[in-house]
Amino acid sequence: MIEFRNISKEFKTEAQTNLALDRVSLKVNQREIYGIIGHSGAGKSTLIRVANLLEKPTAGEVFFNGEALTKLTAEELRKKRQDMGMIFQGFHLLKTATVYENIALPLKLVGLNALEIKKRVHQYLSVVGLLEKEQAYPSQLSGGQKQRVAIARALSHRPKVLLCDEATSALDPETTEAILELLNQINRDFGITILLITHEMSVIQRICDRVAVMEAGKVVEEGSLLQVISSPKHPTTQKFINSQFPSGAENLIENSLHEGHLIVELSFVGNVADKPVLAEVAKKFDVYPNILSGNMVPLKKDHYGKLLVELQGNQMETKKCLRYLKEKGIRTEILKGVGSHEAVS
Ligand SMILES: Nc1ncnc2c1ncn2[C@@H]1O[C@H](COP(=O)(O)OP(=O)(O)OP(=O)(O)O)[C@@H](O)[C@H]1O
Repeated sequence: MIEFRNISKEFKTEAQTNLALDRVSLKVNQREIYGIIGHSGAGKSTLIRVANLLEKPTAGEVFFNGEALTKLTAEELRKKRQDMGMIFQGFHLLKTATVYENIALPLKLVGLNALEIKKRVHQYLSVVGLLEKEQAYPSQLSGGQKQRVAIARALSHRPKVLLCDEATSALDPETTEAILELLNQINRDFGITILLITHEMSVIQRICDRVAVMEAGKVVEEGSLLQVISSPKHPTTQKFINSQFPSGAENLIENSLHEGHLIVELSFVGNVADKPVLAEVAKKFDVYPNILSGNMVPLKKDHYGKLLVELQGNQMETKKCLRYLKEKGIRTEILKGVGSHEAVS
């Protein structure tokens, strides 16, 4: 649906040239929620602005439904942009206009009649749950409510894609959760494709189907959420994922390691409570698993969890146990072993 093909973007100032995007290629499929994550300066904002050519790439091409956007005339591009709604961290509402007017004015600009405008304003205020606020001014709304108005405004043009530029970064965790759920619902109910950028892994985990990780203008890792989260390859991806889990494992490891034992990190998708694998392990093998710490984070359709476990047993039995866990789809990483277990992997 959206394809970035070899996109580069240079910003030239008198003093220097900034390469904000360095040969970025990505495909966003219809109806998916695609998240781009990266630290400040990675190039996320520049890339999302290239999607609707608010930013023109220095090199490369961006396609929307197979059409090369840079080849369009100004008029064709203006029309095409109506298929791409956008929401921002700072909401971008007109302060001196009511909620109703904030949504109605852009519809008037594209030539809709008063009756149709009224119908759409009410329809989409109802979708975002703010019908009763239509005569309020933005200053009378909370951050979450302002973002809902911005979402209603974007939806009122009946776009095929919603571009979300750090849409929840200015909101508290509870409001963030509500806005993410609303985006999920919009994706599900209207089939609208969503491309979002964020610096928060929790946002990616909560709603995205696929994810790209950016650093210094490049995409360093890309794939389905489950793929990326369960076997992150790039150190930046690993750091983003680890940020979701409490630290302090080093202390636990130091304090609990006994001669001949292994400390293993188990990562899994799904609820381990449904699959009592550690109890099975204890039964099947002559190994005693001792849980040191554990944490679960919710994903769009599932949970992702990590357990830090001390395995007590001889080398042969521990090896069999690790093989068994792998067969069950659990990723195992030996963090520390002593004595004869140093060689087990
Ligand atoms: N208009 C501009 N002029 C010059 N340099 C720019 C301009 N816009 C962005 N840059 C530079 O391009 C690089 C990428 O910036 P960009 O805003 O896309 O990153 P980002 O990942 O969105 O960061 P943030 O989360 O802080 O917004 C940065 O080095 C930035 O300084």
